[in-house]
Amino acid sequence: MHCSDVAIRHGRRTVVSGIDLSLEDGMSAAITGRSGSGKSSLLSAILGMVPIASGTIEVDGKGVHSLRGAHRREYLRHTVSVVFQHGELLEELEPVENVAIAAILAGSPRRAAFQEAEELLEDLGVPARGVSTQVLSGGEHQRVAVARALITRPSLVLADEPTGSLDAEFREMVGDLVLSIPKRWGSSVLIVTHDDALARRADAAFSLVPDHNGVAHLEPAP
Ligand SMILES: Nc1ncnc2c1ncn2[C@@H]1O[C@H](COP(=O)(O)OP(=O)(O)OP(=O)(O)O)[C@@H](O)[C@H]1O
Repeated sequence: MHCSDVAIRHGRRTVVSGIDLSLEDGMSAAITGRSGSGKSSLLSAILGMVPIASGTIEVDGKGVHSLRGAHRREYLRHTVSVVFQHGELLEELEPVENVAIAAILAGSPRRAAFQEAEELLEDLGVPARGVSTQVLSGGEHQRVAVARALITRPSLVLADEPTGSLDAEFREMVGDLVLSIPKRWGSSVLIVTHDDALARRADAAFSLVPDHNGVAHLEPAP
């Protein structure tokens, strides 16, 4: 993933500018920064959900913001996936259904999707069936979210505050899991977090720092 001289505007306000960020295959990187500095905006731009005012964002050699139609769907279903702060699971479905659904939407046959989902959940130590997603612990919940992000074997996993909703007892475990994604599953990982300890454990750590105009720039984390 390569961001080159990226600027993002919301309305007339420039939130981030001059962002150069490269994440090689199979590596992890983290971005910290105070609330409102533009971390989620940058992740959304990499996802292609937020337009960029200038610069380019390339994932797997393709310009994210020039993808249209089937190419854009392919990008969102196969190339990139997201782990959200609160997991964003469908509470009325079992864990295995929450995970398999991502593969089914990406075109996998139903049977293969469920088998793969069960294997991933077993690998991650979360019950796949017979339990409502609603009663999972915070740590289990986020592990299901990670499994759902991995089932399509994306090149890039974007993790937006993956440990932000967790108690201390689960924070380290889920942080370890997210950081282990490149070695265990081969996807690269970009984490946005307020957790400096988590950020320091990534292969590279950056901080979004606003200048005197309130426009944030990316700097190596202190
Ligand atoms: N869709 C939008 N329209 C207008 N302003 C927005 C929009 N999305 C975000 N902003 C503003 O852009 C700035 C950056 O927001 P963003 O959510 O990217 O920051 P953040 O660093 O992720 O913050 P936090 O750590 O609190 O999640 C904020 O001032 C926010 O209010």
